[in-house]
Amino acid sequence: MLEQLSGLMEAAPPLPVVVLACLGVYLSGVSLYRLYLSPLSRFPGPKLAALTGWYEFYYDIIKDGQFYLKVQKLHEKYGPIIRINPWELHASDPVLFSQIYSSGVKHRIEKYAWSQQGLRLIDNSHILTESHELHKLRRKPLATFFCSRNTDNMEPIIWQISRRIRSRLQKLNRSGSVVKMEDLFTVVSADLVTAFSFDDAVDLTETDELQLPGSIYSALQTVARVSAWLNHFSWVTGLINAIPPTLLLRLAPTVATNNRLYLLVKKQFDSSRAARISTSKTTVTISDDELTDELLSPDTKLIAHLLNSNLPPHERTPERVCAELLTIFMATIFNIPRVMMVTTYHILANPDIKEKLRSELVDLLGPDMDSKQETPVWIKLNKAEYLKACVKEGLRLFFGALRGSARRNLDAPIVYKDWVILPGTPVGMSAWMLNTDPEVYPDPLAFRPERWLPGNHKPEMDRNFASLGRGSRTCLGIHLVYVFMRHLLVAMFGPGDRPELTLYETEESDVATTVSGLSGLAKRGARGLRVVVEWMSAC
Ligand code: HEM
Repeated sequence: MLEQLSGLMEAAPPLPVVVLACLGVYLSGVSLYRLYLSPLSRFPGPKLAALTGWYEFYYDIIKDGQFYLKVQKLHEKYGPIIRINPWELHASDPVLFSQIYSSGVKHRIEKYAWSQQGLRLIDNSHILTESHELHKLRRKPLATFFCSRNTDNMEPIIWQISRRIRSRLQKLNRSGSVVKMEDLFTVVSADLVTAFSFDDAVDLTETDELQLPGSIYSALQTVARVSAWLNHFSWVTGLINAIPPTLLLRLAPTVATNNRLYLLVKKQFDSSRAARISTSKTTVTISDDELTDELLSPDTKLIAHLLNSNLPPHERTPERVCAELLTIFMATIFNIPRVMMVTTYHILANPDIKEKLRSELVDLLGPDMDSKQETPVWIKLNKAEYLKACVKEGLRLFFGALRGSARRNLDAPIVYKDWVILPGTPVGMSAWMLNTDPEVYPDPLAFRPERWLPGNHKPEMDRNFASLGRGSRTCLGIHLVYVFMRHLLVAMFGPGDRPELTLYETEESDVATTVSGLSGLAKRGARGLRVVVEWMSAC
């Protein structure tokens, strides 16, 4: 018997061969499924992309965030709906934009989790919540806080902080040095978000938590790049999260920027009056209607608003509230500096645009705006068509995220020409393709505010405008973005004693969004927006 068994053992193939054979069978099975049996196999696209996620990895990581350009080429070859990886479709016809990114009133819309794997630190926040119902519940109190009426209420503080750009530039003018505008934009963005979030404002340049080797702006750019890696290797995020924060801060200070920001938010939370006096309110059911436009007192801070909201108690724990606060903090200090760099660059690079903007602001606000110390309110700025057009064009050319995160309609198919996209299938659209459609925006890469002026502005331009997302998960800070950008531009280019900025060794490629990461990034090695400042007296 023993002899027979040992004979069999000798005849059996060695272990590595068995492992390889099993792997071969497994891979053949997966390949067969992906190429021929999956419901997505009916959709056109390169076979390699249908077979493996490494196709996307190559363009995303090896080619440094260039998958969005490859997708555009694939659409030219394969048509308006294509398969871009084994699990996901991509569409290019703008008529589908509002359908895919729908309001979620009639159907349950979920965000496809893949694109957010790199953001585990804010796992608990509404932005990373996949489930339609839970996302809706979590977003509601935030949507109330950031609705247009409440944002308008914040205008005096928005203006007060925007003006800091002017005073900081005045101080820097005396030093005669070259100014990196991204650092200034990051600091004022942080000033604003802490002013409306917490009881006490934080001076970002002074906090121990953020003593970084380089600037906060460049640390955030690195985080946005690394997060693209982490989408492909989500298990690394688990590893990073397992490293004790103090050790991570030492090992990889830049990668740990999220942790630093979290510590900063947590410190504010612990010391806030709102957290101390918060009572455990009982659950109130959130009804199915649209946003309540409840008017909050202008002094209400986001932290107090969340702690006292109608969310169930388990949704108002310190961890949950801190995750929401960190989300808002990061969304603001990631995006505002980038969009302001793009917009300011184009205004400075085009003296005629700068002149038109300035003269409109002088006409509207009067030459002595500064001495009157008035807030240039939204209603008044709403008449500044050229200012609004510059903001819109800056947002268009910033793009937000170049590769839109995919959505899944759980309840209804998407029917398009001969195609039926089954419920639950992840499908996305790229802001890059929508915002640069030459039929809608002629000469699409040129900064032309005129295209948004009354008379030129066509409905298709709004249909295609994708920088701030669309539907149930559209940007929460939409109104804040418009108000803040307008005020920052008034502070830089408006009347009164003001800075005269001149570009210093800056080219478009130093600021342009050309790399797809967590948000739209500039190319590696971009020098950023650098200016020299001369102080101009109004009289
Ligand atoms: C120019 C600046 C900004 C741009 C271009 C931008 C762009 C976007 C885009 C495209 C989305 C949708 C993401 C997706 O589909 O997965 C989004 C979502 C979001 N944005 Fe913004 N954003 C900006 C500024 C802000 C600001 C200042 C805030 C602060 C309140 C903010 C808060 C958010 C939040 C919380 C979400 C997630 C909404 C949800 O999942 O329900 N954003 N943003």
